[in-house]
Amino acid sequence: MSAPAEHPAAACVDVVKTYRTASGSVPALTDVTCTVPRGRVTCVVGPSGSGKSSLLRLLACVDSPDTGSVSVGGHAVDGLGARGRRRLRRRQVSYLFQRPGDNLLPYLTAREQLRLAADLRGAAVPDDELVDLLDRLGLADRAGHRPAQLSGGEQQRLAVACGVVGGPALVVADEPTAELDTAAAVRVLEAMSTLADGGVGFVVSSHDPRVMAVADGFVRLDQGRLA
Ligand SMILES: Nc1ncnc2c1ncn2[C@@H]1O[C@H](COP(=O)(O)OP(=O)(O)OP(=O)(O)O)[C@@H](O)[C@H]1O
Repeated sequence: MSAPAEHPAAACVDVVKTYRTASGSVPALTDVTCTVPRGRVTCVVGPSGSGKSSLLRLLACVDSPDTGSVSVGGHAVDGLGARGRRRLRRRQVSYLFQRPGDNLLPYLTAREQLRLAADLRGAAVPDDELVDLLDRLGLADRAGHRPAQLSGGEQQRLAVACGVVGGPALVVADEPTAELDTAAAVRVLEAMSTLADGGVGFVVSSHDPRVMAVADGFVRLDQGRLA
C-alpha cells in the first residue's frame, strides 16, 4: 500500500462529528472540508473546544466521522473495516503525542526506535538512511542512547524522525511542543519543516505562536466549523 505522490497527504470533505454522551449530544465538527498537502506543515488552530483534536483524530483514522469522507495518501478511509483501517494507519499515518516520552519505548536506543518504526511500517530502510536521519536532526551522537538519556526536545525530534521513517503520507501531531521550552520547540519545528521536504504532510494542532510561525498553511476552526 504505497501512497501515490500526486494525492495530498490527507483530505476530508464535509465531515460531521458528534459525540454521544449520557447527558446528550456534543457537536464537535460541522461540515469541515480541508486538505493537508504533502511537503508542508499545516497547522490546525482555534479556541479550546473548537474541534482541533477531533479533526486530527479523523485524519489519523483513529475515529470516524458521522458523515462526510476522509482520505489519506489518496486512499479512501470510508468503508474500510477495522482491519483495513489498521493497515492504512500502520503504513500511511504517524501520530505524535504531546509528551515526548509517550512517543518512544523506554528500553530502545534511538537507532532501535527508528528501526522498529520502519519495521512496523513494513518498509525496508537501510541502516545508513537511519543514521542519516539522526544526523539531519542533530542526533547523530545519540544513536545509542535510550529516551531517559535524551532531553525532552531530543526525544521529540527522535519521535518526529520515527514519524517519517518508511515514508508514510501523513504525520499527525497534537500540540507537539506544549511540553518544551522555546529553544527545544523551535528545533522540533525545524525538524518537521526539514523532513516535510521529503514529501510527507504534517498536520499539527497548536495554540503555540512558535508552531504557527513555521506553518505553511492553516485550518482555522471555531465551534467546530471552518472559520
Ligand atoms: N470523547 C468525547 N466525548 C464527548 N465530547 C467530546 C469528546 N471529545 C471532545 N468532545 C467535545 O467536542 C468538542 C471539541 O473538542 P476537541 O477536543 O476536538 O477540541 P479542541 O479544539 O481540540 O480543544 P482543546 O484546544 O481544549 O484541546 C468540545 O466541545 C469537547 O468538549
